[in-house]
Amino acid sequence: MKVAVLGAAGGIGQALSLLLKTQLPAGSELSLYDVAPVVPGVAVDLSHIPTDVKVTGFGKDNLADALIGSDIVLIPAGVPRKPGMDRSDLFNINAGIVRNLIDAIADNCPKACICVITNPVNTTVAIAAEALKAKGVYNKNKLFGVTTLDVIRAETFVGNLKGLNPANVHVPVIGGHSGTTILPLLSQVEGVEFTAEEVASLTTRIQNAGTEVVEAKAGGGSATLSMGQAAARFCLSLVAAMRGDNVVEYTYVQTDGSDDAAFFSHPVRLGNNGVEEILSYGELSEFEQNAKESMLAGLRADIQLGVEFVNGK
Ligand SMILES: NC(=O)c1ccc[n+]([C@@H]2O[C@H](COP(=O)([O-])OP(=O)(O)OC[C@H]3O[C@@H](n4cnc5c(N)ncnc54)[C@H](O)[C@@H]3O)[C@@H](O)[C@H]2O)c1
Ligand SMILES: O=C(O)C[C@H](O)C(=O)O
Repeated sequence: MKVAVLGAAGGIGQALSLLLKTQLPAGSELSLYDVAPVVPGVAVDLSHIPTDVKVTGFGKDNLADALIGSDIVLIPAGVPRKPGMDRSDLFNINAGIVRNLIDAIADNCPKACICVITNPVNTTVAIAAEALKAKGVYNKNKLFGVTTLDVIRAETFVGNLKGLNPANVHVPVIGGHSGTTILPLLSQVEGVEFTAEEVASLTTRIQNAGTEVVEAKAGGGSATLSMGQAAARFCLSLVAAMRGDNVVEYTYVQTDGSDDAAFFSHPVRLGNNGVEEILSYGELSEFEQNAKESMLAGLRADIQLGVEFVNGK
């Protein structure tokens, strides 16, 4: 198993690479790429941890070498938010970064599963899909927007509110990854009752949790450690599924024939070839149904922006 992390010297990239160095199966390879000159040093640093995972760093002129032979490529490359910004304000810089990295993936490891972390995820995943189509190598089953952070936050906040161990709480989160497009399905949390006020305030907190971190970091960036954990969980689930385990994760994928949006986070059964089956997210409460209806136009517009970025208007 070869896993490449693009943007590996950044806040997410370093946390994620550390978790993968310690948790990937023995015999795996971890390929770290970044335009920042520190990346070979990050790789040497990690290589001193005694696990059977080989780590190699690649600088800005060696993207092809970083990618060749990769089974999974994780993309946390790009700029993070500062207070007062929305994720969509990152589009101007991050759209081009994602496009270029995807072009290189298409040229060097077109069969890899691609996990996009770079914001705005609602749009960058659509950019990735269109860029792969333009190269003639798009496989909708192998492209994922990583929305696992919304799930782990929801589990933490519900656990804390109800006095439960968050590790034992499961909260579905569907939709996209920004503001009201993030839709936690609190009506489906097993064994827990919420008042209407709790549902409203928890939903808002989960939707604004990224901003909570951005404001707390006061100009120093956005979530990196919790995102590193979330991305590692998603990547390790994909690795387990590729080795035959039955694994379901919520992730932002192309949804053919859906009435929702062309990309939408669903429960997805993962397998050897990426998406094995997109599962139904089940019945929604009236509150969730209304929240979904009101956010769909915004999510579709975010996706359209990505389509037009690659193909023109
Ligand atoms: N999907 C999510 O849930 C989620 C959560 C948190 C952050 N994010 C997003 O992840 C991205 C990265 O966040 P961060 O905090 O790690 O930022 P960061 O600034 O700490 O790190 C980004 C890294 O990307 C590198 N980079 C920039 N351009 C590159 C390129 N063309 N090729 C390779 N590397 C490149 C930089 O050198 C840097 O090391 C941001 O867009 C952020 O909004 C997404
Ligand atoms: O909020 C951000 O800008 C980063 C990330 O999308 C998050 O949810 O923490």
